[in-house]
Amino acid sequence: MTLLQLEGVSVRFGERAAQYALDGVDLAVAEHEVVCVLGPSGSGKSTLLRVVAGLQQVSAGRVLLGGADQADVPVHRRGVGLMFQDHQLFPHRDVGANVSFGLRVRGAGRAPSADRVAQLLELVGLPGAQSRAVASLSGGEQQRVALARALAPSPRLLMLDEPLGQLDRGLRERLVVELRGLFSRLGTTVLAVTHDQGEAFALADRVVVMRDGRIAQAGTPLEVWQRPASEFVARFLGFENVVPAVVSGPWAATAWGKVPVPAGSPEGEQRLLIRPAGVVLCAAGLKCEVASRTFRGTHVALVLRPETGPVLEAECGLAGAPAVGDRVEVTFTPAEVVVLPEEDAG
Ligand SMILES: Nc1ncnc2c1ncn2[C@@H]1O[C@H](COP(=O)(O)OP(=O)(O)OP(=O)(O)O)[C@@H](O)[C@H]1O
Repeated sequence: MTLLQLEGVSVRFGERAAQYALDGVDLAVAEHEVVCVLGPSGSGKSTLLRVVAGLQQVSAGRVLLGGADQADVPVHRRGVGLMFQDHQLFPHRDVGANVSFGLRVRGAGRAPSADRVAQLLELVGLPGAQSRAVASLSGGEQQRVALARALAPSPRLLMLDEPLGQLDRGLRERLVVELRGLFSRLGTTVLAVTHDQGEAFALADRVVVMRDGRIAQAGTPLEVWQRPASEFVARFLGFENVVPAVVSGPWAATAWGKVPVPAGSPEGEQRLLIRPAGVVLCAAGLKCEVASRTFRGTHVALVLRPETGPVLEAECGLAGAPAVGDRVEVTFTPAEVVVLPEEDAG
């Protein structure tokens, strides 16, 4: 069942603003679904959250929660929980008071149950931390307290704005896995905003990529990864191997030579993406020099300077990875090649 629905939502800051911060956005979030909104700075992600929370008026369109139009529903009546980037904890109160504030503010009664606070702290991995001072907590611990506070009133929709934004990468990666487990156990419906692809892909059932106030693509992480809807999305995901191509049958003519394309690809002049995994070292193919080599844990990322055409990103296994300056030859696998739809289609 759909919990949240945005219908043609537009926001413009001032009549003369050149551009809409949100421009006719349609989006549905199902109950228990975790949706992550991704996009470059200024693409409208925070404005989208603020509109749903009721902190930002729409210029056009409707926001529905559980089928009910929220136009006249004030922030505190919407039943949404919000957790912002800077987590806004009260620095002079202890952990327990910060969490119970989340209960009190939604009218859970004057004496929020100590049991519930204990239960929430347990849930976020800080059992027994009630009397600790907020100032004594690490960044990751503060993030957990903020999460416990946001979850305290059992919101029907939890909204997170760059929830792990300020934490270091290792901690973020661990917390993402924890959050994913927690949301799935609780069946929480989540709308999160991030500009970190890795975070969005690890957390979400569905990702929504925004560009200039519009949705450039929405789909499961796998769909978006495998079939970026435009060159913009492909580049936003960090793919650099994008070139003009002329597609004819199973082949595309490119600056890198003939590249095999998946069956059924559109013909004619196109833009072509080759994911790094599709650039394979072989005995005889496009001649390249290895310009750089980066160890990535599970594989080695290579930047190759081909005889013809722009630099090429490739991946290879750890064993037998070539060194910088080595001469190699590469071929392409069609499963990792995507003929990108026209920009406008996004
Ligand atoms: N209060 C405001 N007044 C005027 N313009 C605004 C206001 N808030 C946001 N904007 C503009 O609306 C657009 C979308 O902003 P928004 O903060 O939603 O983007 P974002 O994707 O969340 O960016 P970031 O990742 O940097 O937080 C931007 O062009 C921004 O400058």
